[in-house]
Amino acid sequence: MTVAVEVHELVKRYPKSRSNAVDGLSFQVRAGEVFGLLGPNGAGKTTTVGILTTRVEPTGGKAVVAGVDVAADPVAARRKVAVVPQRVNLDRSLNSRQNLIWHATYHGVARAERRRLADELLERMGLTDKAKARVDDLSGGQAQRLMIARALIHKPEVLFLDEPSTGLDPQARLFVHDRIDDLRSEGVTVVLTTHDMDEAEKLSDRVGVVDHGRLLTLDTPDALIRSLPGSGTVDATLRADGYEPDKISGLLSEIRGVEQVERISPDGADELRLRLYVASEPAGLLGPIAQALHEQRIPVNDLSLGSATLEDVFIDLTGRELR
Ligand SMILES: Nc1ncnc2c1ncn2[C@@H]1O[C@H](COP(=O)(O)OP(=O)(O)OP(=O)(O)O)[C@@H](O)[C@H]1O
Repeated sequence: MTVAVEVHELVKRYPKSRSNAVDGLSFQVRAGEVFGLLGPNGAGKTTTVGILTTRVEPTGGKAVVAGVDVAADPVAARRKVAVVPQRVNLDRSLNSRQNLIWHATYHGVARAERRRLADELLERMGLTDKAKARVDDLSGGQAQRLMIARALIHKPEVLFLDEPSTGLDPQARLFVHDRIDDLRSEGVTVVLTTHDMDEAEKLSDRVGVVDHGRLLTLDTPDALIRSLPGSGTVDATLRADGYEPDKISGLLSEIRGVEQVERISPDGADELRLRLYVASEPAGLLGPIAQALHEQRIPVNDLSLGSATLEDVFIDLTGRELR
């Protein structure tokens, strides 16, 4: 196995901060895989990507991309990686095509090659008709695609995408997802950070879940889901005013076939939403669940079936909902 990214005991503490944004993080990304770094806001994902792309200086530990230690040789590292940041940072004084050509020039791409590459990437990103458009006239999705084109212009070995589809409409999001799949087929290593479980599950070969700057778990989405106590779920939405949530959870967890009960509604919400992880066919448990609630005179607004997802892995690890 060739390792494309190696992070070892990485630490970042920002000045005046009381805690570490990245707190002893270790993981490896294999060459050619799409690796999802998943975690809630503030987990340390952007900081980690910042270190790996030489924009943030680490406090401790080691970060290596494509065989280059980023702290020891940032110039060499920058040639091997590219990043698509969360915020649009295109040059607003240039049009789309000029943005790409300028970037190619910066990376030392030969003059004849620059235009050809720019046009090829514009076409690949569905932006040929926007070649002469000013950055300010691009939609959010178009700007995102232009930033991906720009990132690819020096043929990086590792591409970092920071929250690639935040703020995009569903169509633009799907387009970006398809391009990420294309990159995987071409053998480009992709590291994407996201707090979107569906995105991570759909795109990533393997996922590392981080919170508070630490790695909670790392595996393929399937293996993570299989590691859960139950594979099916029943969501119970209850009008719980006057009832003790913990007591209701306790009551439901005693039902045969229910492996675990997690509360997924926030404190103080009008409705209490509980997710029951079940080992057997979830439909067969609807009757016993409804019966148990009815006997305690707890009003039920909804009972619905589901199968476990990556979101459930996160809830299982941290006991709270991500979004
Ligand atoms: N430049 C900075 N100076 C001080 N603190 C920072 C700075 N950048 C990030 N932090 C803090 O470091 C922690 C990790 O932030 P980071 O942006 O890496 O998380 P994230 O997982 O990428 O979250 P998000 O998805 O919201 O960007 C947070 O507590 C954040 O407030």
